[in-house]
Amino acid sequence: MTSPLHAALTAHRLRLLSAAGAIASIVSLTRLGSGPGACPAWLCCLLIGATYLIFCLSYWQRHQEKQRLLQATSITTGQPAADTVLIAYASQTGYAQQLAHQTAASLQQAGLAVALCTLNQLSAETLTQYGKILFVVSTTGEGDAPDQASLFCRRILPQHRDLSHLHYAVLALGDRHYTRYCAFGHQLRHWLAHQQAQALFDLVQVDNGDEAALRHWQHHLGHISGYSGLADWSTPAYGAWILHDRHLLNPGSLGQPVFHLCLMPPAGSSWQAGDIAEIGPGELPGSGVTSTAQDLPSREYSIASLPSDGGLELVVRQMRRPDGRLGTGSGWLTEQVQPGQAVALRVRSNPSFHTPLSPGPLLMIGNGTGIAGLRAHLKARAAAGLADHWLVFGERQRAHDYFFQMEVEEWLRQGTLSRLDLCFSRDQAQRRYVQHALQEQAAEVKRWAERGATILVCGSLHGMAAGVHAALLSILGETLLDTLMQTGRYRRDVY
Ligand SMILES: Cc1cc2nc3c(=O)[nH]c(=O)nc-3n(C[C@H](O)[C@H](O)[C@H](O)COP(=O)(O)O)c2cc1C
Repeated sequence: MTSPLHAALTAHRLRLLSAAGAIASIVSLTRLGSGPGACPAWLCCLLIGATYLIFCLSYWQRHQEKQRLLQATSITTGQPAADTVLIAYASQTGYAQQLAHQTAASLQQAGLAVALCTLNQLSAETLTQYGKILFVVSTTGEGDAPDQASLFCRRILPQHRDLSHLHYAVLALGDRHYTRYCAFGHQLRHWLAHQQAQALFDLVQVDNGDEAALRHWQHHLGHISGYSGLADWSTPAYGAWILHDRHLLNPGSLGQPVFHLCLMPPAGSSWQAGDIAEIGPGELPGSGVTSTAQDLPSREYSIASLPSDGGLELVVRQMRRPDGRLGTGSGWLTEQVQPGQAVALRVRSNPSFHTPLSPGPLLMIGNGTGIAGLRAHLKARAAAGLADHWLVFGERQRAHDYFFQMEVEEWLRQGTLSRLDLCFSRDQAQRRYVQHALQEQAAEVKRWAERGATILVCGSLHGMAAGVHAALLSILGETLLDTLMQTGRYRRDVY
């Protein structure tokens, strides 16, 4: 049997061969004929045929590699092989999940057996079954655990158990701008140490995707696997996305201005509803474009459109500091960069806010710029001819802050939306938010959940997300809400 390493090398060689074949085929075609120096037709056909075959073979090899990784994406119910390394992750916006998969791919490349799961899928039994677990976790909110660890925090973290058999490592993702830097990673490491688990090496902290810290983690993976030739993880480069259009969505609003931006993607770009656009901090190589956000970490925005719309659309609220100066990232996007200029951007897949494009009820809840992520989902579902969607959206005043009103009402008219609840908080004496609409419609929310609805929440973490969670908890109860979370039917993109 070929080893994974051997397979990867072969796939790489096949790709080189098929590229060489394509070049030879093009050269032979330009010389097709019967004169001196000409290439006979049979040779052209042979070259094209052979190139096609090699291309198919390399495609098949890559497919096989992906399949092998997919097989490792869930923990098996039976007793795992003694030397299987479990990679347990908890991600809020997809980065920890991506790094967990890269960790798995590296270990597989070195010939190790791996399994992957979220922290919420880890049971007390699993912790005793595996001898080696690598944790890849982010921190969200104000030092909180991501949703993918909420059940683990409630059920496992309060327990005391003997984990002296367990060797572990923690990759903690965070951002130094937050007071409680990498807090959940530290909490987890602390708990593991108290259960007598043995650290393979010190906790590795990654400040905002810091490449040096990631190389340090990869260095440790090399040690664990006993293989020094692991391929370096290449971070996808920022591309030059051209600002095509920008307009104000909320003239006259009591709140900060909110802009709708459309950026034209570089060739070959792709994304899906739920994904995130990372705006680069620095200069675009070779473009002469320097953002004023140069010294700051990258900024993240939920994508509001689909590739079939032609452009990548964002909904950005312009932020001001207490001294009146514009926020660096939002100021750059909403005022400084001009249409026709390039923005350094890359797309990050955010599987925890994806949802299958299959029939079934969907309850979408969001406020403010949170309409962005929900809009991409609604667009995808409308394009697929799906119905049975309920949107609960909140902002300040109907007259100024009803983002995408025409589109939303068209979805309602066409039947893409079967229900719409709007909560404009300042349109009446008593403040009314999306969580109040859910409480008022409690029986209906419960009916939707019981008939299989997925709940998507997008928007502000403070106020909205916590309020919506409390409302759902009181309407559905802890058991049902836990089930929804565990089965991917309660998904959030909150910031
Ligand atoms: C809403 C929000 C809150 C965050 N809170 C913290 C925090 O309290 N401490 C910290 O170190 N990092 C914090 N971060 C930074 C994330 O941990 C960091 O961006 C990480 O790479 C995200 O990984 P994920 O995509 O897997 O969730 C926060 C990020 C967001 C978007």
